[in-house]
This record gives sequence, structure tokens and C-alpha cells, in this order.
Amino acid sequence: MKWLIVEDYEKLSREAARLVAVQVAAKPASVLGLATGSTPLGMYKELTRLNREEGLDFSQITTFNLDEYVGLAADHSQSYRTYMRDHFFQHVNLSAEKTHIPSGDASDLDEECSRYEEAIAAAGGIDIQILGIGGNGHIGFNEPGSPVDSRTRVVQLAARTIEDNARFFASVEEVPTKAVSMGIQTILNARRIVLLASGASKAEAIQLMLEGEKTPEVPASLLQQHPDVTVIMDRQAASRLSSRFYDQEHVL
Ligand SMILES: N[C@@H]1[C@@H](O)[C@H](O)[C@@H](COP(=O)(O)O)O[C@@H]1O
Repeated sequence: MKWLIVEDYEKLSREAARLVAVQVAAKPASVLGLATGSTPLGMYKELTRLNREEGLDFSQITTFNLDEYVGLAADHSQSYRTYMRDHFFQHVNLSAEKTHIPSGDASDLDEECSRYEEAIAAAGGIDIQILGIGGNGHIGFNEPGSPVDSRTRVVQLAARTIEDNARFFASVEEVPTKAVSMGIQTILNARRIVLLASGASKAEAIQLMLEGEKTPEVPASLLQQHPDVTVIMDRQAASRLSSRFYDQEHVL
């Protein structure tokens, strides 16, 4: 894995947006894999600025999001569809029919999961997948124990994830307990992966991912087997890493 340690969240966001922009410029009909959560918000803001001020063109781009809560309608205030609309889609020249997010309220969720996998394949696969990381090492909603060969499916959220995400809901009881999530294998199939981590609450997960064993107990560590992963983290998220991670080449 490649890694970059940056001073702060602003630099992290700029660097992540730059990698996406390079991909989009090189291949205007790229397929982007997108993530939600607090971490990529700055990246979406910077991509919006690049679109508006520097002509970065999303008109031919296709997107696939990692996951969606089960039981929330697309227009629910905390659905990931709403998040993507508010923070990215409505601000740039993406065409709506090329943005894909699993439906968490489909009547047949298994069917929805297969349909989603087929849509990714039909689009030619994901060129660059953006990931955040859960405090417990999850990627997408692939919680500890997720099989390395997993595909898009319905998953049970870990107690820690429900607690971590309760801040977005009125109470912890309102947080959905299940989600539809791309699987580990779906993510590993992306041609390039960029994982973003900010803040001390991610330091343990980052250390286990980069310095620990490759194990389904730390889903992000399964990325070690992918040939093109870049981890961009701020100093706090990197704070538990051993000194060898801090040589000049890797610090921005
Ligand atoms: N399903 C999402 C993940 O895709 C995200 O990476 C992670 C971290 O979120 P945050 O960036 O808010 O810390 O948790 C959420 O539950």
C-alpha cells in the first residue's frame, strides 16, 4: 500500500480531490466508487470547486456508492442518497441517471444486491474507489468478520457502528441496524483504491490496517492484497504508526 501523511483535514481533502480529478481528466467516462460519512465531505467540496472554477467535467462520469441503510427511503434526511445529493450530486454536472446508490427500501433486497453488482459490471467496473474507514476497521459497511469474497449484500451493523453513527440521528434507537453494502470482493475489484482517514478516533484502525495481519477481523487490512491502494491520512489518524511511516517521501 502507498500512504501519505498530511498536516490536516484540509490538505487531506485537497489531495483526495486531486487524485479523483486526475482520474477524471485522464478518462472522462470514468466510473467512480464513492463513500459517505464525515471524512469525504471536504473532498466533495473541493471537487465541486474544481467543477465550478476549473472546468472539471463530470458529464460522462458514472458513480456507484458503497452502501445505503436498510429501511430508509431514498428521500429520508439521513439516507446516503440524500447525503450524496446535498453534498455532491446537485452541485456538479453529473447526469442523474449515471449516479447509483443501492436502494435500502427495495421490496426484494437480495434482488437489489444482485442488480447492483450487475450494474457495476455493465459499467465496466470501478476505476477509482474512495473509502473511509470505521473506528473498528470497517470499509463500506463491511464489519469485522466480513468474508474476503463477499459481494453486495445485506449486512448487520456492528454495535460500535450504530453508536458511532447515532450522532446523525435523533437517538441511537433510530439508527438502522442493517445496510446494503458492496462486499470486500466488490471493493477489491476496483482498479484503484483511495482510503481517507482523519482524526484520532481512526488511529487504531489505521495502525491495524497498515501494520497488522491481513484478517477479516479488520476488514480494511484485506486491502493489503490489492495492487493499487493509496491511504491519505492526517497526523492524528497516523499517530499510532511506527516511525518508518514518516519519512520525507510520505509526508506532505
Ligand atoms: N458506511 C460508512 C463508511 O463508508 C464510512 O467510511 C465510515 C466512517 O465514517 P466517518 O467518515 O463519518 O468517520 O462509517 C460509515 O458508517
